[in-house]
Amino acid sequence: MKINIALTKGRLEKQFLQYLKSLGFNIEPLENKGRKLFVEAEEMTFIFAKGVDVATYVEYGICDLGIIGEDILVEYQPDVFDLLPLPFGKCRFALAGKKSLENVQRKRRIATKYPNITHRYFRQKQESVDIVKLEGSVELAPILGLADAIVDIVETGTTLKENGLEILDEVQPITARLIANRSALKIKKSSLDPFIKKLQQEVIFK
Ligand SMILES: Nc1ncnc2c1ncn2[C@@H]1O[C@H](COP(=O)(O)OP(=O)(O)OP(=O)(O)O)[C@@H](O)[C@H]1O
Ligand SMILES: O=P(O)(O)OC[C@H]1O[C@H](OP(=O)(O)OP(=O)(O)O)[C@H](O)[C@@H]1O
Repeated sequence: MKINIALTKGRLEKQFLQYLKSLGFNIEPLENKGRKLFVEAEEMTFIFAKGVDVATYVEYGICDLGIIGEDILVEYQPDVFDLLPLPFGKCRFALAGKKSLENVQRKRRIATKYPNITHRYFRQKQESVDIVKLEGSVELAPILGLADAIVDIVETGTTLKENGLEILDEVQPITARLIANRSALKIKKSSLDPFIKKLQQEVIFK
């Protein structure tokens, strides 16, 4: 049976394709796909979507497998099977801002693309904060006075540095993950297992 796999467009897509190539897969049809969002390859069908939609396609069983950032899994908690970590997409969640605003004597306002993670983080710290949801360029918020700090993804730290912000606390590490539809794991076991095992071995022995 053919496998359907949903890939997160953008950074993770590129890194996953390089990873597949390093495992000896022929990724030529994917490299030359142009603006196509759906590509039929020999043993697999690939779809390309935003991370949160990858989770939806897998949860609903439209796709058997998905490549997704752990940030999406912890923020949206979709009902999928989290199979294994992959050796790319490594970054982390951090609380960041200006040191001068770290200890303000009032309720802090925190800007983020990830309100659930932020809410859980501050609940654990037993600090009550107001959360402002943004969709991107979150680093602008403390610079322009919209927020006292941010909770966002940090990889190299360049975006923080170039905008005069620093890490105030590490929240949690993130990596790309291979997820699966729960029923597909049983129904398509014989088709999925060899592919999953191939990725798994590489993760273990890397
Ligand atoms: N700077 C980064 N370094 C490494 N991985 C990152 C970084 N930013 C995001 N990621 C990971 O890559 C995934 C996809 O991020 P990407 O920025 O390509 O898409 P996005 O978050 O949907 O943003 P956009 O709305 O710009 O498309 C994220 O879910 C996260 O796991
Ligand atoms: O530590 P760095 O290597 O600088 O990477 C971190 C940046 O990358 C992501 O943003 P992205 O480029 O996805 O843009 P966005 O702000 O529109 O989400 C993230 O939200 C940070 O802004």
